This record gives sequence, C-alpha cells and structure tokens, in this order.
Amino acid sequence: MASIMSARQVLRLGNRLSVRSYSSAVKHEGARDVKRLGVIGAGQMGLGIALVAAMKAQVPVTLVDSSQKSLDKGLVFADTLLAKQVAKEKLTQSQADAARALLLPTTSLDALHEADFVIEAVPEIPSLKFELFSRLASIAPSHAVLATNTSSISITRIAAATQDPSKPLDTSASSRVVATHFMNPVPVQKGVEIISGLQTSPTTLATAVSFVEKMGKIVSYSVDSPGFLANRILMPYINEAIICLESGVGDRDSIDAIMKNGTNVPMGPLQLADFIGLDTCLAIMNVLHTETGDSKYRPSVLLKNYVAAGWLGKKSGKGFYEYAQKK
Ligand SMILES: NC(=O)c1ccc[n+]([C@@H]2O[C@H](COP(=O)([O-])OP(=O)(O)OC[C@H]3O[C@@H](n4cnc5c(N)ncnc54)[C@H](O)[C@@H]3O)[C@@H](O)[C@H]2O)c1
Repeated sequence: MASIMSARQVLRLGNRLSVRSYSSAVKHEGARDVKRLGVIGAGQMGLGIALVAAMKAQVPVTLVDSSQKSLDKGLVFADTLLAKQVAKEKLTQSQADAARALLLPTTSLDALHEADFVIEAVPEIPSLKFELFSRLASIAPSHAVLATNTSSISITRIAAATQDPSKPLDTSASSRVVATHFMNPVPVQKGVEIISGLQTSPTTLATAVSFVEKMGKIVSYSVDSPGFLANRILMPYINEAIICLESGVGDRDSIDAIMKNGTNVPMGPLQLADFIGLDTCLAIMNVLHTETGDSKYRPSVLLKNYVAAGWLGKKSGKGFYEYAQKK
C-alpha cells in the first residue's frame, strides 16, 4: 500500500517528479491480472510484441491490423522466428506450436472487446493514434489498460483523446492510458520505457510494469516529454549522421564504420535508421522539433527527401542500403 501511495504522489507530481523516485515507487502493488492481450498494428513492432507476449507471458493475443497483407506478412515472420528458436533449441516444437496458437489475427478492432490490456503499435502519426484511442475507449472493457508503443508523442495528449469533450472531468478512460515503449527488434531487445501521462492511474502503471516484466523485459521510466529518454538521445544521433552524409563530411560506409567500430554498437546509425524505418525516424524528429521548438532537432533535408521518395529503409527494400524483399 505504501508504494501505491508513493506512486499516486509521483503521478500527481507529473513532470516535476524525479525519475529515481518514480522508479522506486512502483512495485506492482494493485497490478491487475492480464488474461488476454490485444495488439493493434502487425508491423515490425506490433508483431514482435504479440509474439513475445505469446511466448513469455503465454496469454492469447488478439492481433489487429487494418491491412490483411500486413497480418499475413507478420504471421509468416512469426513462423520463421519460431522455427529459428526451435532450431537453436531455445524452444521445443510443442512450445513453439503453443505460442503460435495464441496469436489470433483479425482486421476488426471490435475484436478487442475482451482484452484486459491493449498495446497500440500503428505508425507514428499523432492524428491516427488519437482517433484509435478515442475508438478504443468505447470498444475495450472498462478495466482494460490502453497502452501505446509511441516513440515520441505525448501520452497525456493520447490519453486526452479518449475523453468525451462534454465531460472533461471524467477520467475513467484516460486514467487507463500509459506508454509501453518497446525497443526494436522486440524479441531481442530487453529494455522497455514506461511513460505515464498526467492522467495515468497507479493501477494502470502497476499493471503495465507487471505485464511488461512477465514478457521478460527490463523496465526504465521516463516522464512525458517529447521523445522520452530513448529517442531524445537516439534520434538526434541518427539525424546528425544523416546531416553528415548530406553535407559530405563522410560517405555512408565511413559514417557507419566509425560508429560501429569505434563505439562497439552492432550497426552504424544509417543502417540502424534503415532498420527502424526512415518514416518513423522523420516522424520522431518532427515531434521533437515541433514540441520543443528547438532548432537542434531540425530533421535533415535528406531524411525528408528519402521519405518523400518512399525509400523507407528495410521495410520498403531501399533506404541508405538496399534489401532483398521477401515475397
Ligand atoms: N520501428 C522501430 O524501430 C520502433 C521502435 C519503437 C517504437 N516504434 C513505434 O511503434 C509504432 C509502430 O511502428 P512500426 O515500426 O511497427 O511500424 P510499421 O509501419 O512496421 O507497422 C505499422 C502497422 O500498423 C498498421 N496500421 C496502420 N493503420 C492502422 C489502423 N488504423 N489500425 C490497425 N492497424 C493499422 C499497418 O498496416 C502496419 O502493419 C510507431 O508508433 C513507432 O514510432 C517503432
């Protein structure tokens, strides 16, 4: 109880709280059991989240995508990944079959009416997320946690989108909104950022922390500030690498090689940008730039042009590198 009281105080303090006190305040007390997960968006993040939840937390996952093609592509990827886990003896065939059977694909958002916890992973477009959360508030059960995997958009604003404008003091839906920001690729990266909006309740926060940990992840906390921690640090690094390329400070291979070989990271910033998706990188830089008004976050012109050309990185077959597309 004491830690929940602390969590409440912490939540009331909003952005004035210290990250350390936030972190120590949340110890799962009051967390609700999650028996069924819903994931919206079967792209690289949503599919990874759904698969890890099925493998580790072993709950049924309703996987919603507006595109049947994305669902089909995602499930082929899930089959490939599970087969690799079996080949490496990290899973038995029956464990892999059990995880696969827990994934329930659909194009209908209404299928989320039974979910205890929903994680949204659609593209990083504010209006798209606001509209989805407004619909989710009436589709998901009244106890369901409504989580977003946004990389940069304000959780307070996403939560506000669930509110009926004629009842501004009714926080029954907005108090259930939180961010669970998984890292890419989800089956590999252990870190997850948890971010509360001003409206997020202690129960919502505790349930999110508890469920993410059941998925085998390690939680970090950030306040609701543009880009949170991960992308406030990572995206200016990637953007600066693209500015170095556009202004001729170095070529692609030199930029990636010096960072890879000089800082012991698995890939250089341009290759990493391709893996994240250049549209996602641009969307995050736009949020950082617009929300802070600080020119240090100005997106590179070359990044904008690549996105305008449809060169989005690995997912489109071309970015700073070229990729063979799977049929
Ligand atoms: N790519 C990364 O490295 C990364 C890392 C952390 C967080 N994120 C965040 O995760 C979210 C998803 O990113 P992604 O890289 O998986 O994108 P993606 O483009 O790979 O996938 C998005 C999916 O959402 C689907 N979709 C679009 N509109 C929809 C709707 N209205 N309803 C249901 N489905 C819809 C698309 O068909 C697609 O399958 C974004 O908010 C992004 O910022 C991305």
